[in-house]
Amino acid sequence: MAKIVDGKFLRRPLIAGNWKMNMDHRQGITLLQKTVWTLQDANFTFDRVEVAVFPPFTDLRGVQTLVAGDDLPVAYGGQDLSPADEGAYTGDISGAFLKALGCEFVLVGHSERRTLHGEGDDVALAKVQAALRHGLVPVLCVGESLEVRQAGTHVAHTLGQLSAVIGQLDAATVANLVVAYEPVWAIGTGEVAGPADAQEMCAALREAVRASHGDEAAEGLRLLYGGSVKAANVAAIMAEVDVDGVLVGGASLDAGEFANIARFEQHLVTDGQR
Ligand SMILES: O=C[C@H](O)COP(=O)(O)O
Repeated sequence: MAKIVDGKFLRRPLIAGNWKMNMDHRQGITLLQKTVWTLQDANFTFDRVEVAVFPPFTDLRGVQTLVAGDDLPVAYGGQDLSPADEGAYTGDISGAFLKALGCEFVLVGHSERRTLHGEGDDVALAKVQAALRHGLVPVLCVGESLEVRQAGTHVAHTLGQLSAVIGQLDAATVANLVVAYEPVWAIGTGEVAGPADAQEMCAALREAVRASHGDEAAEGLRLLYGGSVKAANVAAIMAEVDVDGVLVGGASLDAGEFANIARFEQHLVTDGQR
């Protein structure tokens, strides 16, 4: 199925910037202001393409104040949350707290959580369920390591990460989910999976959802690609029919570069890809 019909995207593209452990609360405000001003100066159509940022927890109150005070057309979310709602969990952050700060989204199961903190699919499921309890949209991150890619089992591996979570969710919930495919070997390395690699996996993820949860879930679910995305490669990635957005790490720390990524349609026209 085409992703643009009568000039409109069937699923609103999501351009998401994950700042990771960068930008203190002052730097974060400046970065967000510059990013939005750059887009507004370029007459960016925020209602056509959704822009979201994932700052460190300590920035969220400032981001909330800026976004609400200046009525900025951007969404934001946490980079992680606790599976629990409240209590004796030193250092953890409840989904309820994120919701109270105006977060719309929360990342779950990012590969850096999986590798650096030993979080498996069971933890990802518990965190997705916690996010849903608090009215947050989980952005579930899945993807394979270099070893798995070299063994040729990347599709089965990644579908396994997906089904471990969505197997416990109903179709209406899955239709509103965001899933980010991030091959670990392409994160922060400068290596970017080719557009065909991104499409192969996103198509496999969508068809797996169709098989388990039906057409409505498969057609509603937004699938992102993440891994060394830049303004120079985003157009080719976004031209793929099953890729609904990108999750950007390093390049989201530069306001001009991230704004140019969000303006991927401009590059599609320029590059003659539409
Ligand atoms: O969350 C973002 C991904 O880990 C990609 O990071 P990157 O764009 O720096 O490769």
